[in-house]
Amino acid sequence: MSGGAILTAAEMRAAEQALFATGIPEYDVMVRAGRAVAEMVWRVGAKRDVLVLCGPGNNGGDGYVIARRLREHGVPVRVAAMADPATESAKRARDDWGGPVEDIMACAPAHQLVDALFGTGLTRELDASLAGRLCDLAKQANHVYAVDLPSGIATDDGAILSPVPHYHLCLSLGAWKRAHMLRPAALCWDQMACLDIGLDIGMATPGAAVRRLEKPRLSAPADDAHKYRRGLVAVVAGAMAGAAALSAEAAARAGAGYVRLVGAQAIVDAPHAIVRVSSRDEDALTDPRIAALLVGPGLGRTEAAAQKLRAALEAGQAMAVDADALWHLGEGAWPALPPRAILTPHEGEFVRLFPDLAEGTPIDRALAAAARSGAVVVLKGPVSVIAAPDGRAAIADRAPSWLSTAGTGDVLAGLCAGRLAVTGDPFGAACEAVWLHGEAARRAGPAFIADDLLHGIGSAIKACL
Ligand SMILES: NC(=O)C1=CN([C@@H]2O[C@H](COP(=O)(O)OP(=O)(O)OC[C@H]3O[C@@H](n4cnc5c(N)ncnc54)[C@H](OP(=O)(O)O)[C@@H]3O)[C@@H](O)[C@H]2O)[C@@H](O)CC1
Ligand SMILES: Nc1ncnc2c1ncn2[C@@H]1O[C@H](COP(=O)(O)OP(=O)(O)O)[C@@H](O)[C@H]1O
Ligand SMILES: [K+]
Repeated sequence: MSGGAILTAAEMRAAEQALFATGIPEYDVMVRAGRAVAEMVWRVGAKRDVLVLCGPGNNGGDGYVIARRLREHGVPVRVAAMADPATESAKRARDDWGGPVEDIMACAPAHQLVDALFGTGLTRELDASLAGRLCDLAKQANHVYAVDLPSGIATDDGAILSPVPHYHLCLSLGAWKRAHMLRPAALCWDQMACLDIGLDIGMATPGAAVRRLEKPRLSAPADDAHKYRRGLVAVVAGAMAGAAALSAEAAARAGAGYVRLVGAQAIVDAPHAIVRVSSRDEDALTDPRIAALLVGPGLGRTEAAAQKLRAALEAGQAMAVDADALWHLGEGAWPALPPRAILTPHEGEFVRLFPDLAEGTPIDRALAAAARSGAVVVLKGPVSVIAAPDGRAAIADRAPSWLSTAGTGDVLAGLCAGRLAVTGDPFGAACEAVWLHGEAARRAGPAFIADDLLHGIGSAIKACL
């Protein structure tokens, strides 16, 4: 199975070729794909009538297989094509269908519509008349399915090349494609699923290092744990004390054994469990027991804030760097980041830090930034990308849009620092943090504020134990 890998069109073709090289004929894979889609259509729509739209390539070939399978289930099904099949497998699939093939521009609509016009082989926008016809037929259907991808979507960057209708279900074949994760494509359907067609995508498969973020497996503290072993986090406080307090509490709730707020005398409303220490304490940042530093939330953009960032970097500890600290790093010369660092920029902070990486997909941009900085980069947004310098990336595409409220980034930064202190692994920690953040948001329900997220972290962790 794909194990959550997210491939480009070329990577998908290579994975399919590897399967064919094991002796499995292309047509057999097409039959697996078509049957898997047909089972879903049958499960969702039962015996309501279906119109399958077939294109000239193997996506169209899948369509003929789908129609044949639905017919075997006793579903009233018709096929309409825009052109004759152009590949051997698609020709064979049409022959095996053997039923009538209507003209797409003249066919009647149906209760259910299956779009098997184009998949990963789409190279350009659809003719306006064909795109319009697809949208019309979809409007008249109650259930609309996309086979692999909606026809009109660019596989590798999720761009909409020509008008596409709204789909109820998008059924990816064999592995996720990048368009399944990226906006605007991923807003074109209500639900999506990835169907098994027998591809075995191991970590050696090109592209397999980019995966969909999955629920992490966490463990309870060891039997002999104590507060230092569980991880001491020092959060550098600055001008806006509330932001650091949010982060500190998130770090503690993420599992760190001990959280100190450094230089935060002004904070009166952080939990009593968070220990305030003075920034004048000699080892406030260099205490060897510190497992992770966090610098940035509420730090401020003054010279004094810059000095705090400098001191934190000079301490050489594993650290998470967020918000104003990222702003400072955007100009001037700074001590090197420590070997285990997590940067958590939103789009604006990212572009300031990496001005030449303003174009492209968030996946490629975050990977390039991680490779250059040597840090794990969490490029935050409606879809967040966690990228490691070694080329691994995890895509978080399911976070609730209610997260778009002030302070949620501070909570995420605290979660990153907390998990980093617990595990010592920046990529794993960032993945865990982003997952827990999204899960806490789901548990907080609608219209929460950042503070409410803190109370969802415990139950989000419980779900991962
Ligand atoms: N490989 C496999 O074993 C398996 C693949 N599978 C399935 O195959 C799909 C990929 O198949 P594919 O590579 O044949 O590409 P596909 O998306 O059908 O379209 C290519 C055709 O469309 C044409 N064309 C392109 N853009 C166009 C446009 N705007 N307007 C008009 N024409 C356009 C292009 O011709 P061109 O003019 O570009 O030369 C070509 O004829 C994949 O998504 C999955 O569903 C599964 O069956 C599992 C096994
Ligand atoms: N529309 C959205 N859908 C899902 N998540 C979002 C959306 N907008 C923002 N987020 C998430 O909310 C957090 C906001 O962080 P950030 O922009 O740093 O906010 P702040 O600085 O106010 O704390 C990030 O984790 C981001 O991924
Ligand atoms: K399609």
